[in-house]
Amino acid sequence: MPVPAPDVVRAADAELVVTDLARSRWFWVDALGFEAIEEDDEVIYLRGYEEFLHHSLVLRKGPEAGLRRLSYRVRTPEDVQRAKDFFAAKGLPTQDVPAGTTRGIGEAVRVEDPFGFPVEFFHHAEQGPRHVQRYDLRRGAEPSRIDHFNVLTPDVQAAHDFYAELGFRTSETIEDADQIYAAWMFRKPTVHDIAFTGGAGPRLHHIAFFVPESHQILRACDILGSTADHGHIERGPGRHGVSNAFYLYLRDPDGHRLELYTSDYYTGDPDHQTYRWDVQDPRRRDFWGHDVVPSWYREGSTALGLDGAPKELVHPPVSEETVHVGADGLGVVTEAELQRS
Ligand SMILES: O=S(=O)(O)c1ccc(O)c(O)c1
Ligand SMILES: [Fe+2]
Repeated sequence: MPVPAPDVVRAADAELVVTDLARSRWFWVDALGFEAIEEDDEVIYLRGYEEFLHHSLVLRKGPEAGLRRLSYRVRTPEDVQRAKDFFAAKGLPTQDVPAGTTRGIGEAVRVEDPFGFPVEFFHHAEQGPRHVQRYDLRRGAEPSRIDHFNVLTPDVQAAHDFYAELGFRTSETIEDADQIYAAWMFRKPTVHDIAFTGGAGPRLHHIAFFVPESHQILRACDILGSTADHGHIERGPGRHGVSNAFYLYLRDPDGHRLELYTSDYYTGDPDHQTYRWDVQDPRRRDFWGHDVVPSWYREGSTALGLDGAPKELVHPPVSEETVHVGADGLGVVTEAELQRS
């Protein structure tokens, strides 16, 4: 008898380990404008202006930068137990997380998915102050809310199939006749809550935050340029092919990648069709055909296991970067060259 999947509502919270809390606070709060709703010498709880829950990102001080968890909200308290049963039935590690372990979050279950990612499911959450119309508080890029996770994993097909079992639907893919190179999957009625990028993993590729309009993205670039902190700008601004979103990728002081993201599209109808991009289409990752910088394909944040130890990397046999010539501005590079990079 298959164990029913939990009813996942959305990607809701994440926790990153950062090595210099003050420097991280400058980047995420002073420069980008995230709201620090609670903080002490060890941890900062951040949220966007449209968030209704306590927070959506936790920065925790630690000796080595890494991804501690990706957290999904589930619809009912019973779905937390369902999540535990679903993963336990597959022989995957699970951990009960007492209420308040993360401030503002009730009891949760933390698991390692089959690809080594630390994933948490929670229901109860404290409501934070309603700042959606506190325009007097908005600063920097005026981040609205958390939108999605993107992770690097060597077998995108396997990850896609597992999350489909978890009840995620597929909005878009990048593929060719031989394989799928990337997939975007959703529970909330937008393009994605989780995306899988082919590459050595388990590693976090990025966490994306929605901003109201493209001008907040341009303002983030101008702010970082003004303080000569333009080195934090990695890719963009630009228009994605996949998702149609306007985007900007930044790297925080530890190299954690975040995306500022706006104007993707609705996916909530029951017969929503998956849109499949050919890996050779130069507009798939940037609709204007701009190059994807190599670091965007190659770099990510170490995933930490439930024991807090960094997860061993597994490398893919072939990667999009070695297959595609054109928009990525990359000639065909050999895997050996990639391994050396
Ligand atoms: O670069 S892609 O167009 O594939 C893309 C689309 C949506 C995203 O959220 C993303 O990070 C990357
Ligand atoms: Fe993204």
